[in-house]
Amino acid sequence: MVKADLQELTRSPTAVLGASGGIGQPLSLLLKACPLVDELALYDVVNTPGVTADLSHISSVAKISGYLPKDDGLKHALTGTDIVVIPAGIPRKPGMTRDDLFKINAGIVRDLVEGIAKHCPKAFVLIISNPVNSTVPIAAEVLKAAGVFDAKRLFGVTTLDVVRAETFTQKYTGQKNPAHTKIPVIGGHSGETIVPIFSKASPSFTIPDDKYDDLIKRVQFGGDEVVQAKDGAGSATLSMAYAGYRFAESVIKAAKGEKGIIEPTFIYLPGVVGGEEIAEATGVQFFSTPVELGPNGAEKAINILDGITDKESRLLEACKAGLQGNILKGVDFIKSPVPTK
Ligand SMILES: NC(=O)C1=CN([C@@H]2O[C@H](COP(=O)(O)OP(=O)(O)OC[C@H]3O[C@@H](n4cnc5c(N)ncnc54)[C@H](O)[C@@H]3O)[C@@H](O)[C@H]2O)C=CC1
Ligand SMILES: O=C([O-])CC(=O)C(=O)O
Repeated sequence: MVKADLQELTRSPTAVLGASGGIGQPLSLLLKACPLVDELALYDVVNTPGVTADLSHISSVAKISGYLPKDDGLKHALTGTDIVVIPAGIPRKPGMTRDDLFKINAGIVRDLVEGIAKHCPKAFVLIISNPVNSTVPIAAEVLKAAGVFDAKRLFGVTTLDVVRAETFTQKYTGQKNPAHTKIPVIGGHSGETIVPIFSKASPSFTIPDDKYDDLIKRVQFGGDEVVQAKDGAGSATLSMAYAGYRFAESVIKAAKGEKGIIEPTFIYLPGVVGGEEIAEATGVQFFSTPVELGPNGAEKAINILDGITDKESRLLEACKAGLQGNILKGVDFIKSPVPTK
C-alpha cells in the first residue's frame, strides 16, 4: 500500500498534443530531459515518428512514445496520462491578431479536448493554442458537456507574459537573474487584455514615469515583436517552449506535494476557491490571476486587485472589454455552433 502510494507520487505521465510543431518540439525536448517526467507521449497529425525517434536517444528518465491520428493514436497518447500540454494549432503571421486564429484553432482544440474527456478525464490540461482567451472557454465547455469538468485542472498558459515582464523590467529590478523578480501579469493573453501589475512585484522596484507606458506596451505586444521578426515564419516558439515547460514543471511539482508554488494562469474563476470574488470584481468568468498550485491543481485563486494603482485600474478596464468578447466567442462555439452550411 505504502509502496503504491509512493509510486503514484513519483509518476507524472505527460502528453504533448501538437508535438511536432515549433513549440511542440522544444517543449517535448525540455519535458524529455526533466527528471520529474517518467512517461512522455507525443501526438501530432504529422512527423511524430521522427521527433519521437530523435528524442528517444536522450538518456533521461522519461519513456517516450509517439502517435499519429491513425490506429487510434490520440486514444493511445492520452490513456493513462496525468498532464496534457496542448500547443496544437496554427500560429500568427504579420498583420494577424490572435483572434484571427480562432477559425482554425477552435476546432482543433475542441476535438483534442473531446479526446481528453474520453480517455483521461482527470488529467491536468495546459492550453497553449491561441487565442487562449477563447480556447480555454472552449475546453471548459467541452469538458462540461462530457460531465468531467474540474476547473482546478484546466489552465490557459500565460506564463510567457510573465517571462517577458521579468525580462523587460530587468534594468529596473536590478536582478542578475531576471526571473528572481515575481511579477503578476493578469487578465488574458492578447494585446490589451494582458495586464502587468508592476505595483505588486516582489521584490518591489520603481519604473520611471516616462518609461511606464512603453514597458506596458512591450509586455502586451511582445508576441507581435517576434511575429514581425520572424517575418511570416511563425510566432514565438522557443521562448514559449521555455514558458510552457516552466508552467508544466510547476504543475508537476505541486502535484507531487511541493508547497508554496504560485503561478499566474488563465482559469475558470467560479470553479476555484477564491475565484468567485475575482469574478465579481472583474465581471468575467475566465481570467489569469496568480494561483496557488497543489496536488489537485489550482487550489486557490489569489486576488491581487486590492490596492492596485490608478494606471493599473485603467489597464484592467481596457482588458475587461476585450476579454469578455473573446470568452463569449469560445463559449458560443460549443454551446451554439455556427452551422457549417
Ligand atoms: N499561449 C501562448 O503564450 C502562446 C501560444 N502560441 C500558440 O501556440 C500554437 C502553436 O504554435 P507553433 O508551435 O508555433 O505552431 P506550428 O504550426 O509550428 O505547430 C503546430 C503543430 O500543431 C499540429 N497540429 C495541427 N492540428 C493538429 C491536431 N488536430 N492535432 C494535433 N496536432 C495538430 C501541427 O501539425 C503542428 O505540428 C499557435 O496557436 C500559437 O499561436 C504561441 C506562442 C505563445
Ligand atoms: O504572438 C503570438 O501570436 C504568439 C503568442 O501568443 C505570444 O508570443 O505571446
